[in-house]
Amino acid sequence: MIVVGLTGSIGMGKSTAAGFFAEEGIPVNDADAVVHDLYTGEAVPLIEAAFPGTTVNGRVDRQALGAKLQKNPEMFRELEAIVHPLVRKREQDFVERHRACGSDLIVLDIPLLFETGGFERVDKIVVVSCDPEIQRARVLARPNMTEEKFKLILARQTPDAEKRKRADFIIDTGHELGETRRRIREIITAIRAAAKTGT
Ligand SMILES: CC(C)(COP(=O)(O)OP(=O)(O)OC[C@H]1O[C@@H](n2cnc3c(N)ncnc32)[C@H](O)[C@@H]1O)[C@@H](O)C(=O)NCCC(=O)NCCS
Ligand SMILES: Nc1ncnc2c1ncn2[C@@H]1O[C@H](COP(=O)(O)OP(=O)(O)OP(=O)(O)O)[C@@H](O)[C@H]1O
Repeated sequence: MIVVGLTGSIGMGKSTAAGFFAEEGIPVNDADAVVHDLYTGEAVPLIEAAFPGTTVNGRVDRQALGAKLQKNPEMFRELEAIVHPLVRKREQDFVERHRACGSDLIVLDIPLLFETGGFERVDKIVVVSCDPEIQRARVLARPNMTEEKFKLILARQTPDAEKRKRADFIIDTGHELGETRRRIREIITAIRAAAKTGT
């Protein structure tokens, strides 16, 4: 089974690309979706204990937690120490489940692939990327997003240029969606062909 790691900086189009892999029939494990799930269950008591007042009615209030982190970015470390092991466990379960059922190719959508060592657990790395001005426009168009927040997140992520250098495949998302879909089909074909020839 080939394990593909899909990553990209904020707003580069990772979730969109992950959706296109899934449409091609490839099982995708979405780390962000796992975090959303954990924030309505397993992680809630741990986060309430570490960051009092950031959970409401049994779920994490992402805006409240985000605001706290924006004021105290050093707290990211504590949050990540709670969340990342739980995310990792879900990822392991996903990989094992698909290995057991004989899948030939799976995608792990991991926003922090380089930052958290995820690159060591994958066979191929796919990076979504585009012109920084397009990225910026996409991100700043999001509700509740500010220049300050954008800068803070960017500072916590491996720079796009380094991601591109370490990629086996790059998806340039600066074009229309159909082009991204076409590129993803091309990448799937190339990865399967390489697996057959053992390269
Ligand atoms: C701080 C939180 C509450 C803000 O939630 P919000 O819904 O506003 O933003 P969202 O999760 O969509 O993230 C926005 C962007 O920031 C990036 N990001 C999120 N967490 C981190 C982090 N710890 N380090 C770097 N980038 C991050 C995301 O990949 C995305 O590009 C949330 O991001 C969070 O709980 N992060 C910690 C968990 C984590 O590390 N997730 C990343 C993948 S496992
Ligand atoms: N060719 C393209 N490929 C991918 N996304 C595109 C493309 N053209 C426009 N977009 C838009 O760019 C935005 C990218 O958002 P998306 O949520 O996929 O990014 P992301 O990298 O997952 O962000 P985050 O890291 O913040 O979760 C979406 O609104 C998407 O529709």
